[in-house]
Amino acid sequence: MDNKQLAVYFIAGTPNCPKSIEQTLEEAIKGGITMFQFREKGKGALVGEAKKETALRLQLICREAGIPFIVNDDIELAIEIGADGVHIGQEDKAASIVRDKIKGGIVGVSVHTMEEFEEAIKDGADYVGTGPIYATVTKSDTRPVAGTSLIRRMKERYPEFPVVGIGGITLETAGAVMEAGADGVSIITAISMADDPAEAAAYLKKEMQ
Ligand SMILES: Nc1nc(C(F)(F)F)ncc1COP(=O)(O)OP(=O)(O)O
Ligand SMILES: [Mg+2]
Repeated sequence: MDNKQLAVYFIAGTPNCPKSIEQTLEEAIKGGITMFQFREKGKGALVGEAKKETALRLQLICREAGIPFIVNDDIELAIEIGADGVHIGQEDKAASIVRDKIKGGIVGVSVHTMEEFEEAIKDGADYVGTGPIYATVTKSDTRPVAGTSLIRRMKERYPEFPVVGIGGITLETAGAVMEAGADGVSIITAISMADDPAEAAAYLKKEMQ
């Protein structure tokens, strides 16, 4: 995959969006996000048919905008609707199994150490997300806050492999994550809870250029 696709990687589920998630995604796309991950988790998250129908609507919005539509964790849903890819964590199915199931799709893996990073590469991951870079309230079960040092080490070791930072990244701190060598930033709250998600996305896009 093209590393630039990770530049402004918006992640959201219905619990993260005060407005409708469709409206929030459309505004974020207007602002210039480069990739979207549907992460339907947390209090009040949709399940079953409702989750699938929302995923299909969001996928259509991404298709029309020409940006990749990624599903978090739910490999079966991703395959069922023909998503562009999946993102899995260390606690989810092994990347090697997902790689086989998702054939030509994009497989993203969360990594927190160089060992996990090297294993993800061996398993055929197309990109990795590493963090939490800063403290975050969006995800309660995170590893300790990592800062940007691991991104630097990962890029020193594998300069070409696509790496995106995640966790508590704001408009004020996105520049530091890019300066550390990341190909992009993954953002939930700074876009989904912004008064103007399009403006927040546009600011981040400029920061990442
Ligand atoms: N969802 C994510 N997306 C990324 C991405 F690289 F896309 F930015 N990196 C990391 C995560 C965290 O993934 P995971 O560890 O499975 O936890 P959760 O399923 O709660 O999100
Ligand atoms: Mg997961």
